[in-house]
Amino acid sequence: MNNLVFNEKKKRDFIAIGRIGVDLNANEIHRPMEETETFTKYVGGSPANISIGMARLGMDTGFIGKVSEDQFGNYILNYFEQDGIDTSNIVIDQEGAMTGLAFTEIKSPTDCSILMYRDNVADLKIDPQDIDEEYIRNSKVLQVSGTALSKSPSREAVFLAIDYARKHDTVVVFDIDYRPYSWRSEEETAIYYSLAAEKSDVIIGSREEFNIVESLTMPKNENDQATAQHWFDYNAQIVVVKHGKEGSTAYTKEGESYDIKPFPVEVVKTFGGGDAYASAFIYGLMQNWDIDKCLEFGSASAAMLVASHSCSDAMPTVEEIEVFIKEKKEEYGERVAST
Ligand SMILES: Nc1ncnc2c1ncn2[C@@H]1O[C@H](COP(=O)(O)OP(=O)(O)OP(=O)(O)O)[C@@H](O)[C@H]1O
Ligand SMILES: O=C(O)C[C@@H](O)[C@H](O)C(=O)CO
Repeated sequence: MNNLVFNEKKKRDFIAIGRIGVDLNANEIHRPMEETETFTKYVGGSPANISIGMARLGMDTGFIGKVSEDQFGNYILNYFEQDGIDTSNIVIDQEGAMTGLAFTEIKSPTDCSILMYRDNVADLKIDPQDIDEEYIRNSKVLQVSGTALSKSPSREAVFLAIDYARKHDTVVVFDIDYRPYSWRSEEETAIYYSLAAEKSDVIIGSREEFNIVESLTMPKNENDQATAQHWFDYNAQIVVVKHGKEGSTAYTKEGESYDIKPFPVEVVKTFGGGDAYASAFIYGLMQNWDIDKCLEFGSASAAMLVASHSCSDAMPTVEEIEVFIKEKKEEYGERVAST
């Protein structure tokens, strides 16, 4: 078991707030973008991917966000509805804002990049007046992705959503989700990320992301335990530090820590693992699993995603993750993901 308490009287399991975009993933992989000729279109945006992941895992999922009044906005809403994700709190922009595009370059299984087109993007125009207190009150979890803090009025809308969540016993999960192109400076990033992290029950991020969040409040720190303790001194109950293909560690406020290695897979692209990881890890917490089982589930889902061409489309079901883990243990032994 874990020590997080989810209010079972709430009708919805999970809502996220923030970025929904469109991924255009290169079909001609292992070559630079300049030589790419065709792309496959997927729904994208880290919090959108995490929400799709939660819905695929059978959780009652909703979303708070803003999309463009065009074919891409329609595409996103249709995709969410096909996955059973509630879209009642997704606003359609009326002022010509655009849906962000993420062009991905897959030069090799270890050398990938994302070219972001996010000028005048709708998701950062979500406004405090679009935040419904009852919608948040009725959800067990509110998941916040850090990029939504990069510009007003999205920034203020997110902090209002977090305050509603804390007022109504809704668990706040903060996925740091640092995307440099969204910010003017690391100092600005640290100010708003640390304000959000201080209010969060679960914080998930890479070592590099935590270094940025903590840069104004902690001396240069590479110590995961010190990072975890820093946030336990605020409201955090669980802190997860990810180290890419080196694995990840979860820390609990009770002083426990659990390491896990990635599952071995043939990697297609380096990104997307974090979103699958977050959805499957949060799913495990909500099943009241032990932390090590939550880590295994998250790590397995993440491995499945880095072995796939897409992010959203490839988000797996519970059964698919269970089969993946079973097959990897049969092939590599029971301790395949153990450190
Ligand atoms: N090469 C790999 N093989 C297997 N699993 C991997 C690999 N790389 C990453 N993962 C899994 O994905 C998890 C998250 O990866 P990473 O630390 O890169 O997160 P991230 O940068 O937030 O991901 P994203 O690109 O989705 O934002 C890792 O903790 C690991 O479990
Ligand atoms: O998060 C983004 O905006 C890019 C995503 O759409 C992309 O799928 C990815 O990098 C997943 O983390």
